[in-house]
Amino acid sequence: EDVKSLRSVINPDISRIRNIGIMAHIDAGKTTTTERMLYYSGYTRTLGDVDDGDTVTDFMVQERERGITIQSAAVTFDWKDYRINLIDTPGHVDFTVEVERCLRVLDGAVAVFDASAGVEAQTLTVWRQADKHQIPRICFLNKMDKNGASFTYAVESIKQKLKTKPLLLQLPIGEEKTFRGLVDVVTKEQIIWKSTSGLDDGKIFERKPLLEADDPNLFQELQDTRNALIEQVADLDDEFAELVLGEYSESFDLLPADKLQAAVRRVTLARAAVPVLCGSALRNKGVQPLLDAVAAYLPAPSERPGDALERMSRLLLPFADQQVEIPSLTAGNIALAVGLKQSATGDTLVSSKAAAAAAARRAGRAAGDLLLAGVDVPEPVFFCTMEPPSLAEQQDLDNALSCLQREDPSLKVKLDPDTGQTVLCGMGELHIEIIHDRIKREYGIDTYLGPLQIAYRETVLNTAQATDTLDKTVGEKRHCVTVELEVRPGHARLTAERAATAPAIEFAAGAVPTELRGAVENGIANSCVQGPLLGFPVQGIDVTVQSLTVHPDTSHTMVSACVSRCMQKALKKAGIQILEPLMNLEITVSEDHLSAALADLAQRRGSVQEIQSRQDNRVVVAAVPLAETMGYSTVLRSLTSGSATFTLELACYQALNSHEQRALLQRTRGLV
Ligand SMILES: Nc1nc2c(ncn2[C@@H]2O[C@H](COP(=O)(O)OP(=O)(O)OP(=O)(O)O)[C@@H](O)[C@H]2O)c(=O)[nH]1
Repeated sequence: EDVKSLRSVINPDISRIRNIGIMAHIDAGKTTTTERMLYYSGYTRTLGDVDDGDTVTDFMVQERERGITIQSAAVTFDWKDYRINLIDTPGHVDFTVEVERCLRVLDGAVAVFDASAGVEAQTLTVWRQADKHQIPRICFLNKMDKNGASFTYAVESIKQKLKTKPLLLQLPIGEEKTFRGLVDVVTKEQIIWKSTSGLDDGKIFERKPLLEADDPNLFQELQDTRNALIEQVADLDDEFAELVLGEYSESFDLLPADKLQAAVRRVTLARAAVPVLCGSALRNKGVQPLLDAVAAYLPAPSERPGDALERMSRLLLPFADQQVEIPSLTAGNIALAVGLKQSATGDTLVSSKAAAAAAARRAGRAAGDLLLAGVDVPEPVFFCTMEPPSLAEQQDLDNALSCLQREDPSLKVKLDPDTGQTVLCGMGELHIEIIHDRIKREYGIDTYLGPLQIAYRETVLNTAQATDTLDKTVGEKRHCVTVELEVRPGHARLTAERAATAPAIEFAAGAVPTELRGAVENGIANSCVQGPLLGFPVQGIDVTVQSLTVHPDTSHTMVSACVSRCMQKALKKAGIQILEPLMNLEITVSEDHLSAALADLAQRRGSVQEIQSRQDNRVVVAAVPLAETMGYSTVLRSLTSGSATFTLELACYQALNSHEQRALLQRTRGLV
């Protein structure tokens, strides 16, 4: 147990790491904010004070004497389940090179502002540098307690001067001298810091729902801000827009905080907008929610686009199960690399970008072409749920699965959106069993596996037309779309290569302007992710968009949402046909066991295509539905006294007959 927890302390899962910088105009309060972070995370036991010259990060004599930051200092601490590596960067213009040097290695940043000053000259400079390095950011409006502090003014200046979209995730309770707490716009809670007698270190605060009776004006302000936030995020994120327009279009009030939080995260990572929080570091208010926001909204190193930097701790030459450590290796050899944190199977490692570029030049190719071919990952055909023995071990299980996935790209892990359960998708029974076993042996978690289920597909039986209109005023814009479309069966039989292909889309002459085609195609693709009958992906359909009328102010997101809803209607009308995976089966069996194997195959809805002779053996080439292959290896072994071997691979998807489809529906509903 100890070793396991130690491992997660020394080596936290990459999804729980935040490498962030803290940047600002001089004197906005970076160092004070950092000190508070260190204190609340338990890293320091006393509150350092810039004005007294005893902070942790300003350790140069000159820094302590002048109360300013010159060199970037890095500190590491843990906040809740997250490892935060934080770099305090200098705010003074003279040290911008130092800032630039830090930004190159950061994944996210907190920009600290003096709420009485808004955006200042140096903030603009660092903001541009962060833009250049494509770094997602959070804004912290500090000094809310100060004379002249104004939340509205500071937000307005962020909007105007930084030309960015602020997402108001908090509202201050009180301003200047009366500043005492925050409203969390996402969760609709109020957070009030308690001034306990004696120690006023801000460790104790109360979080509870903000009710209308508490403060009718503030409550109204919260409602307005939250609705505006939801509309703003919906405009920037398609997935969220669909949720808002669908389930919650009547009342944003019911929209769960976690859905909003997830969408804010996506928008932040895409750098389409910037979350804004506020507080007073000096008065010890607002820093804990800021830390929560760092964990919630800034990216893990693995979520940053582009090439990743890896450090390998050792290089080993394998001799079966023994290894010899070697200092270096030249091209053309095979070795084991130890300590890679982000690389997954299929990646190409180079010693440096420059080396890769030079090698590409020598080979007369573009640097991108130097990549080794990735691995082709077949579509998983089986899935099942996996549960840890207790909720406390869910985190360990998630870590284990993410490690295993890096090694094995054919393992896919999803979260069931309805039940919240972890779902494993794999290539077969044995594949999933081995994963189960490895999680037990290598990670010490004895998980519970749900029944193995087959990844079916859905397609349409008939041709159907539908029309739909979406008319909604969000913010100041009226979004109005009307679409008319038709779906038809594409190909009755789908080969494995076609399994993952999108629907074939046609636009009636003049129906859809070129600039809207992408939005329409997105809407169609989204509607095919979950079919209307059992929620399996829809494939093998043709779609014709017959007409599209769009009001000039309408966002592309709304166009996609309307098309998607219309598609769902048309799919339902057209009638759904379930498709099942059909496998190519090759059995090698001795002559005397051939008839037993064939008789068994007939019972499994198998169809024999060919029987070849290979020395003393016979090779049966057949096709059999995946659903009939459960436990096949055991049965075949006993039928043939262990003499037969077989291989299975996905051939295509084929339609279930109506009797089988009815039985499947009953089974599925019985399970629910
Ligand atoms: N009123 C008020 N003053 C603050 C607050 N936070 C910091 N200060 C004061 O502002 C001054 C600057 O704070 P620092 O934390 O050194 O600011 P900095 O951004 O790190 O400054 P440089 O390192 O020089 O860039 C100090 O006198 C702090 O006491 C706050 O929340 N409210």
